[in-house]
Amino acid sequence: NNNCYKWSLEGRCTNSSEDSVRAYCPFSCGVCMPHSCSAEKADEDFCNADLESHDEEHGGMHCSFWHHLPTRGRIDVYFLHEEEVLVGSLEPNSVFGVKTYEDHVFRLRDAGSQDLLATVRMFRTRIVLIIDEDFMESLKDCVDLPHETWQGSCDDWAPEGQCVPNPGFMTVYCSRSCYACHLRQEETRCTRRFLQMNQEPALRPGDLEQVFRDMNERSKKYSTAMRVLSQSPWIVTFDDIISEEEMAELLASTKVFNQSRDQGEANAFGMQEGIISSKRTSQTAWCQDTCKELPSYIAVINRIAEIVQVPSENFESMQFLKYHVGERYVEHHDMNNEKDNDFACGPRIYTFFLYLSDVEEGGETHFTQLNLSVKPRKGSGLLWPSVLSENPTVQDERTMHEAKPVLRGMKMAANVWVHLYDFSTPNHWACTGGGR
Ligand SMILES: O=C(O)CCC(=O)C(=O)O
Ligand SMILES: [Fe+2]
Repeated sequence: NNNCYKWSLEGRCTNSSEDSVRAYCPFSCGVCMPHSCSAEKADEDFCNADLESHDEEHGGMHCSFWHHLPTRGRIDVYFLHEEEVLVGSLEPNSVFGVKTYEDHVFRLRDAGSQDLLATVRMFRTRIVLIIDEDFMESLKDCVDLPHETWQGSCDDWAPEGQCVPNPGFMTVYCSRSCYACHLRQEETRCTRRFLQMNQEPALRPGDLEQVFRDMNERSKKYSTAMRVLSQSPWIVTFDDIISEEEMAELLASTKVFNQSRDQGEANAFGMQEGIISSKRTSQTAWCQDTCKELPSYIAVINRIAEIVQVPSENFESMQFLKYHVGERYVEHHDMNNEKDNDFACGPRIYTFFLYLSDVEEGGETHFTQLNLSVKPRKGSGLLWPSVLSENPTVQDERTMHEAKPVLRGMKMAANVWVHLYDFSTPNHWACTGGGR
């Protein structure tokens, strides 16, 4: 609707009695993420604010891809307010700064032909976009990346529409095909602001202590017994926290186990590849797709969420583990290091470990600094924190642990890792390292 921009300036997007303005004008009302529409894409749904660009299923609007600027010549920058006002020119390799606020819209035109190259809308209060060398650099030399472990092709996947429902992988590997070159850099794509995460941390200083103190009461309806193995740091077990039927359903859904991997080096855009590691000789399977829709999965996750008092958005997907005789995981910590605080999801704050089998001999979870070993018992859970109560961004070094080699029998288990902030949103955007 041609009036959208005008209506948005009149404040009608936020007028609660005028829901239709937001519905018809998602772009002008800032429901969409920042994006632009190059001239050649101007007819696409997401460039035209209308109901068709409204994608309920994925939690709102998806208009999140800026387009690769198809020129390297001088670009004129116009501020768009009723009329276009020229505010500056961007010479190749020059720096041009423009201070801008929420709802400002700019047009970028080729200085010679005056062809429209891009329309850029600012969102959120006081975002300052500096169109400078770094910005232009991020658009330059942008190609789709080869990806060894992936059989598909950007040429097929982008036209099929994968850029929108699968923005993380597609932005990193198919940035050119998805017109997402400016989002390749982790510093741009992975901030809480860009991801529209304004979530509070799950723990404030001191909360962790209280969470464990009240835990017995909360767990009663799910577990036949909570046992406190240590209070400093807190380490507790729960008997019969998961039922036979639930274990059977979960394990039946995960037939394909692979050699366990550790996180390798991240590529230039923040995506890590898993590497086979001698530290971890077990097999791993992630609960994905249909597994995550299973009633038992949902029930177990909600149960853990209530016990630890953290919303399930903060959880990684359940990771199943299988250890044969001789297999183990050497001493490590589940929070990698202080750098985990730089991720939008923050560090892992808890591990809720589920034993899905008994083990005839060996296979204990051993807290190496505490001289404490936990014997696997089918259906039970083991919970420990990775961070300090007084400062939930700091690793609690006392919860270093290892999985002792299985000596007889087989060990089946599962990790549920809980983060300080929402994990699902940044994970969707390939902002959690990718190899986890
Ligand atoms: O298998 C175990 O007992 C512990 C596994 C573990 O520490 C992990 O997967 O991070
Ligand atoms: Fe661990």
